[in-house]
Amino acid sequence: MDLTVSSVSHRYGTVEVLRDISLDIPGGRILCIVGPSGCGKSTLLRMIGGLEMPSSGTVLHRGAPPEGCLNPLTFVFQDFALLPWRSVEGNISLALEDHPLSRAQKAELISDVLTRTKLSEFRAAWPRQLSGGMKQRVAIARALAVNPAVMLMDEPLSALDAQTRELLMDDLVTLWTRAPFTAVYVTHNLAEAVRLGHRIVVLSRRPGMIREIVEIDMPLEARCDGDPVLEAHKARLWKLMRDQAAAADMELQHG
Ligand SMILES: Nc1ncnc2c1ncn2[C@@H]1O[C@H](COP(=O)(O)OP(=O)(O)OP(=O)(O)O)[C@@H](O)[C@H]1O
Repeated sequence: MDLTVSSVSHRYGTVEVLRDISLDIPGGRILCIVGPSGCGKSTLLRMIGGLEMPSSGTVLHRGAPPEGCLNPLTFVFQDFALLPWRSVEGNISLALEDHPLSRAQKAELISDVLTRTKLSEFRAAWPRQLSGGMKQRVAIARALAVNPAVMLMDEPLSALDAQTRELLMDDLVTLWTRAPFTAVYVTHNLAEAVRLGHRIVVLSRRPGMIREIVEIDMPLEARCDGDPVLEAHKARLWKLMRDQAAAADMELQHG
């Protein structure tokens, strides 16, 4: 399934947040959205996911969702959004509850995503027993369990320390390489964007407008920290963002 964002603009009251955003989200690719604080990245993601309606413009879904898709669009949030009173398995099964699946089918889906996210040994653990990185793995497993057409990821690694972030980036690359999924991935971390993004959309400061769309051809599994091609992309992205980020920062500080 492909998504097309067409001339999306949005205001909250008198505040113009997004202006005339048009972009294609191709199936089986990871599209990253970067931009300075407050430029409307999360707002755009919520609109792509249908959680909010734009003031004008449309988000079109074209083509059928993948086979076995239970929810076309699922979110992965920065704060994991796990239910503390449910085990790892219980949190994942929550995503399957409203679907007409037999007990055996549910068990198979859960076992599959637990294996893919390296959580099999932790299926009975409680969220409070898990590190931040493990909690985010559970959230990713829960999102994958419904075999979504598009995974909408809002700063999924931002709450984690640098080493855990690296490990989870490796995990996401492995997951994608084994079974490519479509994702829209919001981040302000450019290292994540160049490591995970096939396409990177750079937004200006608020009102967020598209400044540039950067394509990175290198296969995800060939990308590694410090690679000169990726470093060059990162430097270019930072050049595009630096003045905007500084201006946005001043704006927030002065209200
Ligand atoms: N529900 C809302 N009502 C009013 N204003 C909102 C609402 N949601 C977001 N905003 C405002 O819209 C602007 C864009 O917010 P958004 O969270 O989309 O930006 P962002 O680029 O994701 O920011 P950050 O990088 O800091 O997370 C901000 O000024 C924010 O205060």
